[in-house]
Amino acid sequence: EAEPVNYHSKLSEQLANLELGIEYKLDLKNEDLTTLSELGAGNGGTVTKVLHEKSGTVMAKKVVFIDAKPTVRKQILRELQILHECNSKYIVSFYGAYLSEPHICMCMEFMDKGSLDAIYKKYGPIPPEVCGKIAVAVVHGLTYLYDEHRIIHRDVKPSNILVNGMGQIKICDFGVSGELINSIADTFVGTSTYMSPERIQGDQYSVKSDVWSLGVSVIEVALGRFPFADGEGGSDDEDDLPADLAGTLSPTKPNPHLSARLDGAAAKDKAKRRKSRSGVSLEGSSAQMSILDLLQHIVNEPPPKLPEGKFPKEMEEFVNICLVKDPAKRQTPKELTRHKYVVDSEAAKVDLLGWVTAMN
Ligand SMILES: COC(=O)c1c[nH]c2ncccc12
Ligand code: NA
Repeated sequence: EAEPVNYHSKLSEQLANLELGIEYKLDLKNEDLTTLSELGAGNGGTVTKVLHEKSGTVMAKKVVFIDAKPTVRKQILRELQILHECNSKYIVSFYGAYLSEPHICMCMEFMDKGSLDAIYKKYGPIPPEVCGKIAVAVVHGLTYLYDEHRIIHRDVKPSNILVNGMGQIKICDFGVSGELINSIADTFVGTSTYMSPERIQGDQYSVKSDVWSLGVSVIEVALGRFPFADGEGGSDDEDDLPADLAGTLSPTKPNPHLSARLDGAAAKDKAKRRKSRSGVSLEGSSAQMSILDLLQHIVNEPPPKLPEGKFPKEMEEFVNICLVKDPAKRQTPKELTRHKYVVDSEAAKVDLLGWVTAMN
């Protein structure tokens, strides 16, 4: 029978490799991972905190259910291996992925202070100087992903920007696998959307679409609320975009069905505005904008911006550049690495450790 594996020697060999800086890959599987706690659920999967016994590494494990043929899951697993090459201080590290039919499991660096949306919902708006460090991390992370790997994130939002106890800010959950993007694209968009106008309209979108999402995200964490919603976050289910419509939000040709729905929402929006101008209370108007109103608003209304004079000038300007509606006129992440707000924030001495330590 096979020689029993001496884990001690395996571990010390791996540690030796680590010291030598030699890349080594853990062959991850369910039986080696002990579940410690739930971390959250969202965009197509659930995330749990796990311990990889053999290496003593605490990890975040994301489990995604892929409703497709096993061949598609195997293709996704192959494409996820690219994550081993995505090495940047602004990108959550990847330890490996494996199949646990019919699920795909992805093990990543555990970020013990969690995501920006959980942080601002618990501790309130994030200080402007910390927002500067967030802009630095996301702009450089997006630039790295695009320049080194031609990867467009596709899902920049506060819940995908994570913080750890060392005050490091990193991005995660980017679209590295084409097959995974296709299989998830048919799920719900959810209630708040960070999608750029061009993406909502099914136009060709680019890395600049991530810049729009960053702008929305910075306003959200700076104000402590999603910038478009006039009510609380989260709308009732029937407002969620049905899967067939959400599917068109992936970069396919514009779907007349969606634009018809958007035009309908625009008409409703105008009617609402007319009635409210006449002072008549809007009977039956839900406080929470429905997802279709939201999509139509993003496409047809001026972009959101920070309230004048309450934030540093260059922060206001940075956000306004991110939220230029015409992608042709919007800057790329790389161009934004040279923006004054990013350059100054990178140099600024911000006590991120103090900020995260204050969070219990
Ligand atoms: C999609 O990846 C994640 O959600 C996470 C990756 N690392 C984490 N650490 C803490 C919480 C969530 C995560
Ligand atoms: Na996520």
